[in-house]
Parts: sequence; C-alpha cells; structure tokens
Amino acid sequence: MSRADLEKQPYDVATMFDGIARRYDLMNDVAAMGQVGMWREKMVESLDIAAGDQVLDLAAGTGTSSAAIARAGAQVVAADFSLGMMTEGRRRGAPVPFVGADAQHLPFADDSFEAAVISFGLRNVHEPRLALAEMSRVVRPGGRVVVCEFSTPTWRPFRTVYENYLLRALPAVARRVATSADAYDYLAESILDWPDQEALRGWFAQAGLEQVKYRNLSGGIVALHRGVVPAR
Ligand SMILES: C[S@@+](CC[C@H](N)C(=O)[O-])C[C@H]1O[C@@H](n2cnc3c(N)ncnc32)[C@H](O)[C@@H]1O
Repeated sequence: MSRADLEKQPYDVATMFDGIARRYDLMNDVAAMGQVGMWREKMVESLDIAAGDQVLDLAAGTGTSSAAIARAGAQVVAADFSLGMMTEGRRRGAPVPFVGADAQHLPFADDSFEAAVISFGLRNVHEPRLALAEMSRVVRPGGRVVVCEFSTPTWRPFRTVYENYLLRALPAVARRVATSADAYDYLAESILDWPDQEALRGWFAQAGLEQVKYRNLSGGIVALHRGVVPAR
C-alpha cells in the first residue's frame, strides 16, 4: 500500500500487515519510544476486568495486546484478518486462541463477551463505524467497548513537532528497522487522517454506546475511548 493510498481496502490492509508481521512488535516499541507498554497498561485498566470475563481483542495482530489482557485474568479471544500477524503470534506462543475475522462482520453471536477492545486497529478498518457497531452487538448489555488509538496531541506546538516526527523521522527509522518502509509511510498518513478525540466520541454515541468517555495518553498522541453497551 503506498503513502497516497488510504482507501484501506481490507485485502490491501491484511496483505500489508502480513508483510510486516515479523518486525511489527519491535518496530512498535521503537516508533512509540518506549511508551507502548504504558498505553497497553491503561488500555487493560479501562476494560475493568473481573476474573474469567470473556474479552474480545479485535485486530489483535500478533496477540501482544491480547496477552496483556489475559494477564489481568480475562479469557481472551484474539481476532484479526491477517494470517501473517496471527501466525507470528502463534509462533511466539501467544497464550490466547486466534480467530480469523473481519472487524466489520464479526463471526460471534450477540452478547458473547463482557468487553471488546480494539487497540491500534480501528484506524485501519475500512468502515470503522461498522466495526464499532459490531463490537457493541457482540458485547452483552452493561459490558464495555474500548478503543485505544493514535489521536491528536492537544498542545499545538507539540502537535507540530509530532507531525514532523511522523512524516520525516518515523519513515527514516522504519527503513532501517522494519521490513516495509511503505507500511510506515502509511502509518503516518493514517494517523494524520484519523478523526480527533471528540469526533471518535461522536462515533461511539452513534453506535448507541452510553457513558462515553475518553482520556488522553502522552499528551494526546494516543486516546483511550470507552463506552457501555445499553440494555436492548
Ligand atoms: C497495528 S496492528 C495492532 C495489533 C495489536 N492490537 C496491538 O495493539 O499491537 C493492527 C491490526 O489490525 C488488523 N486489522 C486491520 N483491519 C482489520 C479488519 N477489518 N478486521 C480485522 N483485523 C483488522 C491488522 O491485520 C493488524 O494485525
């Protein structure tokens, strides 16, 4: 997928992730400059897990996010549509079952989970609002839907520095560390193209979610949105 191509067609996105699977987690740590562990910790906290809760980790990739949720005591199902990412997760012994699934058409019955989360995945989905509706459908009433995603830094001078980092430094680093520099051009473009915190909050409300809240992490580089599934 090239830099200008932000169509996010499912086949192209899955193929792109197949191509970066081996280096994905390493590149993630480098690109996030050591912040990714803290972002995951906050994501897990916001799921409010009770021991044994069934949790869907959507767009689970290699299962690194799923493993963090499992460590909090949940029974996790890791779903993704990139065979390459899931195979890499299995190879490394991720302690969760993987299920092949498109976020826009989930192969799960209504009310199957206590919570569903998508971290660093919704931005890549062709129709993100469809994915939010599907997450709401498969979570039981009173359960949680969480999105952890790159967002818009709130302090303008910092935002400018960050945009420069995304467009210049990150692709240069990716050329050294990752298997596909194009994928990191796409990463930068897709972050800059993504709706800000308030717009995503609006999508949660449109999906029928209640008590919608968000918090900024690392000055808004990442935002953590959470909503509750209403009684049906
Ligand atoms: C950046 S990785 C995130 C992996 C993991 N959640 C994490 O936090 O490290 C994004 C994942 O989203 C998956 N993805 C993108 N669109 C998807 C869709 N429509 N359905 C299922 N998975 C999707 C990709 O295959 C990729 O594995």
